[in-house]
Amino acid sequence: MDDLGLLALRLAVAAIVIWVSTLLSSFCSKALICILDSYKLKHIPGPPNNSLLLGNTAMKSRPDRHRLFTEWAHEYGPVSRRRIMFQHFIQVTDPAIIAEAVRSRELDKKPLAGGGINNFASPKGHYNLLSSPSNERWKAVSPKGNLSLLTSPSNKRWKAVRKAVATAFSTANMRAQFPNIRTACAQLVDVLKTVSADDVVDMDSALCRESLDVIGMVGFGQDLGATRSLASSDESGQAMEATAAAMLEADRRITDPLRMRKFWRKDVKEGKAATLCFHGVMLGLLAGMRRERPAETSIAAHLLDIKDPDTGKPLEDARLLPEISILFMAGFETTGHTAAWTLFSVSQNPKVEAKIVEELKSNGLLATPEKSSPRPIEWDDIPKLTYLNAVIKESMRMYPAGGVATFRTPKGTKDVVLGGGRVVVPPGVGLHMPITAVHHSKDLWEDPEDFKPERFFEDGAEDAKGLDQVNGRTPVRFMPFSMGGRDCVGQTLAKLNLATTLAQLYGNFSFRLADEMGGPEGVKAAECTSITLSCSKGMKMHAVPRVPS
Ligand code: HEM
Repeated sequence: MDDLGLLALRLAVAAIVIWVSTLLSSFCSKALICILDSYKLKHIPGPPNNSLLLGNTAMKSRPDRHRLFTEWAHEYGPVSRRRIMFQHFIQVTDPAIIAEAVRSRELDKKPLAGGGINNFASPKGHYNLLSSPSNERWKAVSPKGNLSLLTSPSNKRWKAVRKAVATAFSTANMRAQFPNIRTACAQLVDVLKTVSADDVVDMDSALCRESLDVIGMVGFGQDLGATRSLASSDESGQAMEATAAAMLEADRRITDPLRMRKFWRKDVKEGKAATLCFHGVMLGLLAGMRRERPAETSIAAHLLDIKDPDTGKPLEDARLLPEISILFMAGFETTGHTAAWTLFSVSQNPKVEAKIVEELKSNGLLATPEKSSPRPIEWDDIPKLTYLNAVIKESMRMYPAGGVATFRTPKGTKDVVLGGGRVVVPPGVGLHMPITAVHHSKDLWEDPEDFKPERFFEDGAEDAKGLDQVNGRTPVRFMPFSMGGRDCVGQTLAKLNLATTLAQLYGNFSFRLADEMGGPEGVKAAECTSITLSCSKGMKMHAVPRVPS
């Protein structure tokens, strides 16, 4: 070997040594912090580790992990702990501590799922409304899913985006956009009218499509055609396929942080392609917004008016894209699955369906032999449908689509004390407040596994009774949209869409669970938490017309 070769070899060996020692020192410092945290949290009960190194990491791949959090709450109480590799979590299901935590200025949203979510939302992997912490400079996520140093103060931008989007979802804007919601729902009714009662329809997929179209129309003034493509297999359906496939890929990246490194695998390549296709659909929407200014009441108009706090100029395309994408991601499956869980729950409770029918009939919204198409639903009808609204609440209690949210972590370097010392969260430790476990708590709800919409007619039905007030408010036990400054910004649209869609569906059809679902046991066994809670078999049903044609 000549001198040059020898030098190259030495340099290569030195690079490897530096790389390995950097890895080792990072591993050792993480392990040390983890051991210290273990010591600090040792008094908190929790499930035994599945393995010394990995802790309880195995739970991440369990599709029923929402149920697991509930079981842990029953077994270890309202405050428990677990470890995912080097990361400790404190699980809290006590409503008073949750109420304090979600409003605490010392805690911030934990950017847990950053890589998967951020790379789903844009090719540059920028933070967005859902994934960004509110108050802190944090680390930005590079396109490859690696953590790299922060490039801009995302906190200021988060505040500007949240304010604009919250205004877009105001009641006044939703009222102005109501005809669009009704049109998207009516498209679904029309599609179902073309199907025979003997045919099986995946109502979960159909309702996700409808929710996607609602966001497209209400938010961006564009019909993405996801619902229509159920009837005609035209290309417009690609919006739905692209969004669903990209979300699946995001979930896979969240559960497997090393996924992006497995570039040789076919499913990883397909996932990347799906994400690219989704970005293409979103870029198409963005181009449309730039070409022609959408209605002032739309989300798009509000996004275009945001001034970047760093530059004082409107947000660039690279910053708008993740915000647009995240609205679809956060809004379409959550709403679609919730509607599908409602159809399932009602199909198992004929008395509940009879009461919905009665309510729709008394409001002129039911198909009858005399009038086979009921009158179109109006904005003023929504608050009158009190029973249907209680049914929707009860299905969100039993099947909260975002049921594995909410996470926080100390934003500073000091321990955060909650509940008068009942919980002490050390810096770096995650505080997890799983909504499903709160909604299924035997301490908070009578017969939590029974579907009883009537419970929402009781006085203070949403309150956690018997608990002391926190900051002058009674803590709540019903929180499908989370709480505090990081609650669901799109909940007005979600509630409106659910009530409008379900009223129009039940006004025209009754829904029966298809045999292939294996009855309620089959549905329960297939409950699946990926980013949202759904049934892994879809929700195959027969749509039986109220008035046979
Ligand atoms: C039934 C339907 C829905 C449910 C159950 C739901 C639930 C939730 C929950 C639990 C969170 C908190 C997540 C967390 O803590 O990480 C959240 C946040 C969010 N939701 Fe929804 N959501 C629904 C519909 C929608 C819709 C229709 C949109 C918009 C089109 C939307 C947009 C968002 C956004 C942008 C956030 C992040 C807000 C922030 O962090 O500031 N959601 N949602």
